[in-house]
Amino acid sequence: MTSLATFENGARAGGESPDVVISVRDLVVGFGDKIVMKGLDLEVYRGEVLGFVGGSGQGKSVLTRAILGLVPTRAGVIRVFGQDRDKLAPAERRALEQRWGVLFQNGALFSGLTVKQNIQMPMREMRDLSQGLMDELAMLKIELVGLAPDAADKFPSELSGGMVKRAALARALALDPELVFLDEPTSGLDPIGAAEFDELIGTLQKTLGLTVFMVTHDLDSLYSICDRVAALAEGRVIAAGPLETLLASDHPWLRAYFHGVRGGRLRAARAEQEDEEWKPAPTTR
Ligand SMILES: Nc1ncnc2c1ncn2[C@@H]1O[C@H](COP(=O)(O)OP(=O)(O)OP(=O)(O)O)[C@@H](O)[C@H]1O
Repeated sequence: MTSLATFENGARAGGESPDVVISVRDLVVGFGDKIVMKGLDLEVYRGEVLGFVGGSGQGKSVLTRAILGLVPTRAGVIRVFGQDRDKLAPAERRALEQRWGVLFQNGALFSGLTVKQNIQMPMREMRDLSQGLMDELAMLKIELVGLAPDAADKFPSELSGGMVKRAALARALALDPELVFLDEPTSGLDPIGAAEFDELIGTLQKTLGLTVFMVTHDLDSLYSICDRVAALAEGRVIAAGPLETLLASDHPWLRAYFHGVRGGRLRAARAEQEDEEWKPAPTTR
């Protein structure tokens, strides 16, 4: 994990730097009379894993889709790699979109295509490659996410939940993105599967130098792989920084989220685990 200083409310003193991969300023998004984002600010820094948390229905997916340009915004500016997609020509926008990959909730694989064909979909749309090269690249991605080679010719219905997530991650990595959006990547996985998937994300982030924007409800993921956590409530980012900073905050929503029954149990389990890990090794005579 990258070590980064604390940034309250996602704001960094001294303005935007080249290390800012995503910058969201005063964002307003609504549907009819319902305003979901009420002037939201957020920054995501190069090479970090940012965990994005918030109560159900608060707008985590809407923010992700707004950054991706999939929902209209009413006000504010979103810049990705310093570029405001609203100001880009179509060709520039396509070039920008090739710099990120997305793992949607539940994988969103095409059910009528095999794993290999799913992974090749973005290559087919965005690149002009021979079938032989696309086959080689798809097999590399399959290996990268820890799937067996025989998964390539399987259809999504023949895969376990964990395999679907890995296949969807392989597709998100198809174009070698610098930035990856993950929408609740561990939802639906059992604790072992979720821990393995967290480890995979952490390893890929480090080896490929990815910047990761991860929407999650999974407190374990926040502990194990996130450099910073941003919390969404009432249409704004109410805090952003290292998890320890958010855990120490007096904000009522943060206290309820992290110190509620489930959060409290998890923190106790973590503390116990850390104690075990730090026990001195037995001395030998
Ligand atoms: N296309 C849409 N039209 C109308 N309302 C929408 C649309 N998309 C999202 N919403 C509303 O925006 C709000 C935020 O939804 P969103 O899916 O972003 O929540 P979330 O924080 O991701 O929730 P969860 O954790 O349950 O997935 C909800 O009230 C939802 O009903």
